Amino acid sequence: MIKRLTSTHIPAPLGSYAAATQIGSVLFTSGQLPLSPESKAVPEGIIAQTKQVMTNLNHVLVDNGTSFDHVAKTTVYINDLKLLASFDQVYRTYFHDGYPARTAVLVSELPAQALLEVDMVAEVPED
Ligand SMILES: C=C(N)C(=O)O
Repeated sequence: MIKRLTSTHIPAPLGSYAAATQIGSVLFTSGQLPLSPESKAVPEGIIAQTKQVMTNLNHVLVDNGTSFDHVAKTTVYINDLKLLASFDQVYRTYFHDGYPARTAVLVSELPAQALLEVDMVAEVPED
């Protein structure tokens, strides 16, 4: 059975998707954009946008029984590969027990004119 998950701490989806889905103990987040939940604004610059994306993803994970410690795979969609090093400096600070597998994909454009979008696959540990 597929569970469709949400979080009250992130912006509402911009389209026809759940914040995350879960099959068994595996949770798949949708791509999170750097939208502030309060203002729906996108902050300026790759550092602030990465922090907002990771904050939103943390809410999706924690509100649904998991955390960054249980992330197996991430995909980052970024619109300029020159930003990848700055993204990585921020991204790495969220992982304390080794890094997940990751794929970086260069894209020409993202919703809300964001610089990046990130999705994750995580294990939901048993209680
Ligand atoms: C923002 C998205 N995750 C989407 O449009 O699919």
